[in-house]
Amino acid sequence: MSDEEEEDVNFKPGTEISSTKANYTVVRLLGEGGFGAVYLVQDNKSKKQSAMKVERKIEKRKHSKLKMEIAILKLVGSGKHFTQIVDRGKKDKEGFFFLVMELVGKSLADLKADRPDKVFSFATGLGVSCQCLEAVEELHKTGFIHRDLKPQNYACGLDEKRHNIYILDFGIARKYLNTKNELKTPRETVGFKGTVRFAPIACHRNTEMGPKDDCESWFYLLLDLIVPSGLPWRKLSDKHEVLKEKEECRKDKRSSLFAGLRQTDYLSKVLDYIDGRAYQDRVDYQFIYKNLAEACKVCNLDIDSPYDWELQKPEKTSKEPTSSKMP
Ligand SMILES: Nc1ncnc2c1ncn2[C@@H]1O[C@H](COP(=O)(O)OP(=O)(O)OP(=O)(O)O)[C@@H](O)[C@H]1O
Repeated sequence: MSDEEEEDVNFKPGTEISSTKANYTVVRLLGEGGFGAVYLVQDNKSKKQSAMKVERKIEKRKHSKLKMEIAILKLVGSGKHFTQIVDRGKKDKEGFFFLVMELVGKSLADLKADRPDKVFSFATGLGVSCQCLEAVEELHKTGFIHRDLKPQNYACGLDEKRHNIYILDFGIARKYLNTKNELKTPRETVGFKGTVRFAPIACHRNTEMGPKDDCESWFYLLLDLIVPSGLPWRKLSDKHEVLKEKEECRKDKRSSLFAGLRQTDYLSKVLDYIDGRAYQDRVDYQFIYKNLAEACKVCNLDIDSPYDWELQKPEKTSKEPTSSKMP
């Protein structure tokens, strides 16, 4: 554990935090990340609950993840896949920054873990993935790439927003367009960033990443949501071994990517499309959405049908009782 992680803020339930706008009480910890923690908080006056992301202020830290998140959330405005900013502030004396944002539900990783066989049904997996890509498309329009797409970084909404998917955590996002909206000149070599399991091949090779590399990570996320046996490299942790496996999956081991899925043509086409893009290429997101919708259609499934977690008793009432029967 680094010094920075040891210095993380640690609020007990009942802790009060005030901003210029409101006073909040910590209800409980929602989760912890590398640079801080996220708490469920309640506005003392309105009683409205929100999520508060807190980051310890450290002078030697070059890039504040929280500042990056706030900058991006402001840029995307009221996009339906982004949490709204409720409040933000800093506590100089106590030494931390905070962002209060719209509260969302469980992450896709947790929702998937709740499933009896640990994968989503085909229609849910593809429907959810479409929304995940819509979020990425919106982000790319602002000139940023995410660089850490994975099921943990997406969540469903609460109550009437349960069908809506939110993208979370822009801590390692990077600008790929300059102030003139032109593509930045790629750097000669780039350090590894992100999560080994979902990292695109360009990241393993220490080359500059662009929009198509987010799409590659997104594709691994899609497979992770629906392939019963998971990604072929899920048991590997060594970056070099994972890269080797990802490369093999473009050659002889391609079928292992889609293990257990009957309908793979459209998904395969999407992977070929993404692999065919280069750093400087634009992504045709519509092409990808169309292919995912087709993949569902040929299986007589509706990509817009209620998601697995929206159904009261998924095991008994779902049209797709178990994902072992999925296409
Ligand atoms: N708006 C929100 N509503 C509810 N839960 C949230 C919200 N934002 C984040 N969380 C939860 O808090 C936890 C940590 O969030 P997040 O990944 O954004 O933090 P992080 O410190 O940037 O993490 P990491 O270092 O792993 O990238 C996750 O479990 C996430 O689901």
